[in-house]
Amino acid sequence: MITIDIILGIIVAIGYAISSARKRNRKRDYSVLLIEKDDDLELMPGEKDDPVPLMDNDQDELDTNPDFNVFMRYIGRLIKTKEVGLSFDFDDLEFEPQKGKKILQGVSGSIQSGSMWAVMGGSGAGKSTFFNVLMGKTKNTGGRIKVNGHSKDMAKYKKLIGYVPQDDIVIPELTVRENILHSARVRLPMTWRDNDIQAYVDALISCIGLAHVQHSLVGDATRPVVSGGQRKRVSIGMELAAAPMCIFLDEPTSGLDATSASSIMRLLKAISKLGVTTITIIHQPREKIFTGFDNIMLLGNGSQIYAGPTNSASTHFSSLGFTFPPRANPADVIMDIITGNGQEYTQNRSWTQDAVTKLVEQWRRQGMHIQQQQQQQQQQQQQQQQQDQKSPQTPSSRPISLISSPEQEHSLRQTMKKRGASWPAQAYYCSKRSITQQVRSKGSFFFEIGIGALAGGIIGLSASAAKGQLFRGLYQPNFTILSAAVDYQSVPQVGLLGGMAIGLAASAPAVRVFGEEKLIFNREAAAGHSMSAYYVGKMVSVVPRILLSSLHYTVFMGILATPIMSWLDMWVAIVLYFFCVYGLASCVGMVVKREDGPLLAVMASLIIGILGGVAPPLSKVAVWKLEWLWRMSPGVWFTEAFVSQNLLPLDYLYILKAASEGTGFTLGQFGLDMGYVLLLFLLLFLLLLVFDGKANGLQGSLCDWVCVSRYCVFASGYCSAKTLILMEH
Ligand SMILES: Nc1ncnc2c1ncn2[C@@H]1O[C@H](COP(=O)(O)OP(=O)(O)OP(=O)(O)O)[C@@H](O)[C@H]1O
Repeated sequence: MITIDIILGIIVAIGYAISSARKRNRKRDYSVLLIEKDDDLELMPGEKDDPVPLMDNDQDELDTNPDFNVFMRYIGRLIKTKEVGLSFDFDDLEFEPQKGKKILQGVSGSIQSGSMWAVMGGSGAGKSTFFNVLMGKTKNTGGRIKVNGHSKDMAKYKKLIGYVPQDDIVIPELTVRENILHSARVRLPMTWRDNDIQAYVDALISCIGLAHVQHSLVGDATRPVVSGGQRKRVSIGMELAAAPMCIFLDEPTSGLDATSASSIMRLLKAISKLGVTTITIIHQPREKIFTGFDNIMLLGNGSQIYAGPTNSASTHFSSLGFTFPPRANPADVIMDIITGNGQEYTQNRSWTQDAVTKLVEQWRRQGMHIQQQQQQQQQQQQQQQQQDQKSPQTPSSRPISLISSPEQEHSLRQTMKKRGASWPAQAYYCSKRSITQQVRSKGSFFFEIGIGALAGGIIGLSASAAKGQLFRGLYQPNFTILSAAVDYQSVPQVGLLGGMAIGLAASAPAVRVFGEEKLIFNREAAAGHSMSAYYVGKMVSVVPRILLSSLHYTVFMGILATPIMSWLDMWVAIVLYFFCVYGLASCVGMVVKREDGPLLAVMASLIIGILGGVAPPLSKVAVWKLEWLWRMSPGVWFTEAFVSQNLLPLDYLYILKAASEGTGFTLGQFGLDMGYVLLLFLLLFLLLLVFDGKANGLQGSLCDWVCVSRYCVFASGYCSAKTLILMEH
């Protein structure tokens, strides 16, 4: 055992040294860009390799950064500027989660593809709700949403949509680059070679100003490694890495210094010029950032106060009697007005009370008229652009398409199909990422193995006094003279205690492995990751720790309790039971709050241990006609296997039929017992997918759900049939 531990330590050390050396040696190679043969990346004939224009005449380090052009060329090819992009039309949107509590109402507008929108409003104004409704994460209770002029389910477009949440949901044990690279590998078209993905990610990292910290761990709020602003940029980078056609950003500049905020906004502006629709929730932006947005949507009390061109907003509020001081930041003035604190900008006393409600009513009266004017302007612009179609297109002069044609829709579907790594590749990347996380958390890895050894040692110690003689039955006729006392309890009890100890040792780490990443998983699932690939990858990555923990448990228990079953059988049973506890704890971790997860997972594994058929004995449970319930717990199959393998070698000495009837366990079906433990693990695993699909409000990929339902029907049918047969016997 010590040898295995030493070998393990050496492997970890070598792996760490190799990965560090690789990181040091890896040179950034953009040459692949210039010789790229992939259709997605090749420049169009006649297209010049010109630098991409930025948002204004200001110069900053982004303009002089050579990686910026590299990044823009990649992303330009990815989103295919000549395609339709993503535009939204929404009319009278409403969200009313409870009767009489409208969180969003009467929100209408039109967001053209390639435009850059800001959503502003006071705290609780309904900005995030508006985002969620528009992205399809929350179902609107009223109103209509059209994508490219068609009523479609937004979930269909999730591979083309990026969402940067308000909280920085990143993996703390990975480096800045690893976080972004994983996102790119899983979400970029499957035809991309890894070299191209790496070069693209390098260019992106440079553009978002993280090159100098790219190999630093991200850390989290409790163990910060990079700064809060850098973590925010990692979160943005993870979405940009996927080259979305539309990106939603919830306060992307919070925590950033003025220069970094400005640089990020300039990058967003540049990609919006390529056709990426950009919608950003923003609080108190600097004037330069504010005026960089094409349009703004202002919300108050869940209703619309203004929607339209940014430069017309001040005209709208001026028409209502507000005056903008010459040196003031218009964004600050507007925020004051829409939160009901704009009295200092007006002489009109009527704005002192219920200002937000009055602003909403004003927009209802005038807004329709203003929006109609804007639509007419847009239509004129569209007609003008159609006339100019013969002239060469630049990214900024791409036509605005309000209603996509069938060909454009087909092309969009093709783009969506290509997006994302294949299922095995996703499972591989998830598994690889999880192994890296575990290697970086060596402490908890070895701690878990230590706990496995300790649990085995304690259970072994409790049975050591029997010196291996854990069972005494009625003697076979030849030996009847020897003794009369029977002991049907000790072996099942050791099995029961073993099951409970494994539950204690494995459930908390399992919750940590799965439950702690719930937010990450939700983010990735919303971006189109395959749920089943994620779980399979994760489960594969925990195989070494389960094997090692159970090996340590088996060895210590075997040495101290000296049961007569073979060590291999004991290890197989313990490994499978460990897997079951992991599956159960993962389910619990997914459905309960993060802080309650470990406690409830331990409790759940104790319950399945108690349902091991020892106390009350399975024979008694059968009399109550509840054996079917016990048989649904892996604990009973585990204990049965343990009892069976410890009794069968004594068949020559004891009457095992009597022991079987006394305890209620069926002997001699070790394979079937283990099969059931495995089956229950698979069922738990599938249940996890179902829970998770529901928790995310996602339908999941069709494939996931077909698999889930097929296996569930098969497994439950098989279990019921087998249980009925057992009960008949
Ligand atoms: N599903 C829901 N059920 C009940 N109330 C909700 C629900 N979703 C949001 N709310 C409430 O609606 C209001 C608006 O929430 P929302 O998160 O959209 O505001 P916000 O403008 O994004 O605020 P902040 O800027 O503080 O993030 C809040 O009072 C919130 O508590």
